[in-house]
Amino acid sequence: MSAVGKLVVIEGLDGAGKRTLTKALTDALAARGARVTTGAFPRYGEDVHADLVDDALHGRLGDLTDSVHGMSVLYALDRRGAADRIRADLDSYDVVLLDRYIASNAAYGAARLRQRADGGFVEWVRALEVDRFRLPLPDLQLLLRVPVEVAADRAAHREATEDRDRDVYESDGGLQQRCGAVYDELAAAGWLSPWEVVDGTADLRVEPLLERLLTR
Ligand SMILES: Nc1ncnc2c1ncn2[C@@H]1O[C@H](COP(=O)(O)OP(=O)(O)O)[C@@H](O)[C@H]1O
Ligand SMILES: Cc1cn([C@H]2C[C@H](O)[C@@H](COP(=O)(O)OP(=O)(O)O)O2)c(=O)[nH]c1=O
Repeated sequence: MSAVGKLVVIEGLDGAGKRTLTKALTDALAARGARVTTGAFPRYGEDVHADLVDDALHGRLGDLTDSVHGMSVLYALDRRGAADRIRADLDSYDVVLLDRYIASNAAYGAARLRQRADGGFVEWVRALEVDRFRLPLPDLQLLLRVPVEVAADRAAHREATEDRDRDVYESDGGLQQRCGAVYDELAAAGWLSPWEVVDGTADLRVEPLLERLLTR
């Protein structure tokens, strides 16, 4: 029988250090002999919906950006196109590690609408992506938690060093603040899966997380 891998998701604000943690976890898992594969959403350059998201976040899609539901449908369609691939990966890897997944849609959309995690929007995202699009549920979600100011500083630093413009969500401090609060609530409620909160301001220590990622 083929192995059934674990779907592990890293969530957090723009600039929290998700990409950095994904790399550190991948290296540590591989060093332990685990079969691990990674992915990131949106799948820019790979999926037309993700490329439309990029257009929208950089002001090239008119008033579509203003629509929270419209934006969320684009993110969700990108994931829908990846669902079969994720399922196949779960059959051949021990860990499938994703940088952002369904909870990003829930947290950013609710924050834009000034709703909380128990509001209608989060449930709308769950109904769309889980019930209707049949996306695989995560086994574990890691919330990489940093104060908004730290995330903003890191995003600004990356903008300066990597020639990468900040988009309309990243430049909205109030949105990031509210989004961080919704993430905390989603983690506390165990939305879609168990969550582990990781302190993104402390020295990154991945060892304590490995057992959680590898045992069922
Ligand atoms: N623990 C950390 N301490 C200091 N800087 C960090 C840390 N983690 C990430 N960074 C830096 O912050 C910036 C954003 O990190 P990144 O992993 O790209 O964030 P994200 O994927 O969450 O947007 C990068 O320049 C990265 O080098
Ligand atoms: C994946 C995803 C991202 N987002 C938001 C979070 C980010 O602010 C923005 C872009 O995603 P991000 O992964 O941060 O891309 P970039 O490499 O450009 O930083 O989209 C959603 O609102 N819903 C989603 O489903």
